[in-house]
Amino acid sequence: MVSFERGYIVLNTKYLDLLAQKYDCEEKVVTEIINLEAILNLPKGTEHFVSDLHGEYQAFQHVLRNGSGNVKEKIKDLFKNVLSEKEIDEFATLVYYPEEKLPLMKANFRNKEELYQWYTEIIDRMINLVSYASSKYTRSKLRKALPDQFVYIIEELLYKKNELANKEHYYTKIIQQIISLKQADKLIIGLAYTTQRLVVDHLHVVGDIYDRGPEPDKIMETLINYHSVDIQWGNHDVLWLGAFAGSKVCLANIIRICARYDNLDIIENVYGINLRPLLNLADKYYDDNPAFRPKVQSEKKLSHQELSQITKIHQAIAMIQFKLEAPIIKRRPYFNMSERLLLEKIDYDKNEITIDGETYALENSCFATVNPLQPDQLLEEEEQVIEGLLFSVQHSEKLARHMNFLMKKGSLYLKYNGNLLIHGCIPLDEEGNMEKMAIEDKTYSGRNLLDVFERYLRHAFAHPQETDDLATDMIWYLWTGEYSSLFGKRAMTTFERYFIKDKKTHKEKKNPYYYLRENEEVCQKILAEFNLNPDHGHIINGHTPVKEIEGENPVKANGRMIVIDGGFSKAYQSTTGIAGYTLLYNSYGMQLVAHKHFNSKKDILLNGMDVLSVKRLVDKELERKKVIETNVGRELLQEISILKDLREYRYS
Ligand SMILES: O=P(O)(O)OC[C@H]1O[C@](O)(COP(=O)(O)O)[C@@H](O)[C@@H]1O
Ligand SMILES: [Mn+2]
Repeated sequence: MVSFERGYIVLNTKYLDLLAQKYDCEEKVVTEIINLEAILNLPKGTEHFVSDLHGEYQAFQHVLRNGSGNVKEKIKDLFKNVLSEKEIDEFATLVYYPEEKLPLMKANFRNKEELYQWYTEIIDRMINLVSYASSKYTRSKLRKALPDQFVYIIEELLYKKNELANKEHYYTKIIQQIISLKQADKLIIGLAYTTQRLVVDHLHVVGDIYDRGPEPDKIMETLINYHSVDIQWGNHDVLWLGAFAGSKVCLANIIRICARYDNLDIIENVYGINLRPLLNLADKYYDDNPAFRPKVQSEKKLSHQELSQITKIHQAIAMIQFKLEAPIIKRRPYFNMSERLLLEKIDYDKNEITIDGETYALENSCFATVNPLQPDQLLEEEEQVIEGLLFSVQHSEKLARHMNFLMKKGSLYLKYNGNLLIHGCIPLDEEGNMEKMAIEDKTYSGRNLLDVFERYLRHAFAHPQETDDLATDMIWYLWTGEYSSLFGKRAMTTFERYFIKDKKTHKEKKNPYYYLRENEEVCQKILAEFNLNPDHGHIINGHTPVKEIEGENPVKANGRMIVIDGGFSKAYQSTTGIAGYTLLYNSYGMQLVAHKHFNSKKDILLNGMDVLSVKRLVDKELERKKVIETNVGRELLQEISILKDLREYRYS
């Protein structure tokens, strides 16, 4: 076979022949090269970072639809001298929620003439906005963002608008036609979504889509339909992946957390998993128990019976979880978790437990299914329940779709445009060295440790029928192990939080990373470990709520470290004092956005009350950054080089 060599790229001619089917004449190759070269010189697209969504779909939708304030900023740039603040708010709301806002706005008009006049203005305004928001994209990219049915018309409007004065008549005529053909609403809706899409080029979700909040599945659907996204798994996301990959202990955890937050609907109705056998077991062995009543969200009212059912299920699944932990801890000594064999430390007669030499009374205990001689042994009924649940979970089509997407777009960490994105931490010792972990007969640390974690996770996911192998156990380790880059604490004190009053036993000691990350040198060392430029890169973390209320700064280590978990999760907003951070990285630099509080969608629609976002500049580019300097740019350069090879090989 002949090989064609150019520079250091050796390309198989077969590959070029195949490519020639797509580029079947020289003009096509040349056009594509020119197109790609042009893209390289455009300003870099806007990246949008969010994290710790925790099932809060409505709040996430709002942030996504307003591009963390980007949409309104563009509207202000264009119209601040012609529209009042109220009109700007109204127009912005129309762009965020066009289907809902349109009827509300249209209701204000007394007759057809007024309405037509308004349509004409709004469509013109929308066209201006799309034109402005697309100024840093090629026409071809803009075309892809336009609503299919209106591509031709919108392009006519966009490109004819400012050409010549005599085109003005033509422009107005098109708009009038659209209105009289009753297409105005559809067009406005399409243009609104185009704007939303244009203000953010790429979305990063830095972990924890699942748990605590009510609608993680809807977040997943949104992400599946989003134009460009990647995900860095959070500890809660791997818990769901673990359950799907065959880990029964991960499965018990997800059900326990859903019960705790009154979200069993997600399991039962959304993912179609039958909880009846678990409920029967729960009914047989458990009663009311204050420690296991769900943390009810204020707007929901549970009947006495519902409350009682959830409380029982919560206990049943928590006890199954504690029992399932023990054999893993025993068969994986290098997980270093023997201190978590708590069921063995209980004196069942005295209802006491001894931890670290100190004895505590147990309260709210519910050990009816525990055999004190073999505390980790599941009852046959418990075994059947968990087996049945695992079968249902692994056969839920919707869950399969969501988990496959999480695998496809997700990873444990990501290097992107010079930054390191990771949900939790890089496990460090107190001196700031990468913590070492021995797994079987090998030792790993830093980037290698994370890579090996990810390999195990992917292996387990590819072998869902294996439930007790190292790869599957390792996913649980990622949820709760000392050196997990997603957990970052010595141990998870779930048992103590349910059964022991003394709060000192509830404390979860954080990895030294969490105070060392304030230090610039430590962050630089981590960036270097990942082959990133320590003077320009940033580490972007989620996972630990930033307590702005106590004066904590999300930007640390002289700007090298940015923590964007401000707490979308309602359960945490009282401790953080805000409702989430997001980060924007455009061609001018990085901006952190603090979302003061999320109004309900209804409030936004009726009163135009928007999220109060305060922007803080994190990093300013000295010169406007271009696509050529980005990850995408590097890929385009490779494509250009291949196309040049094709041209030389085939057409010269
Ligand atoms: O508030 P809850 O439901 O008790 O959850 C607390 C548990 O959640 C964790 O904080 C993990 O969840 P996060 O990743 O959201 O922090 C554990 O460390 C802790 O034990
Ligand atoms: Mn987390």
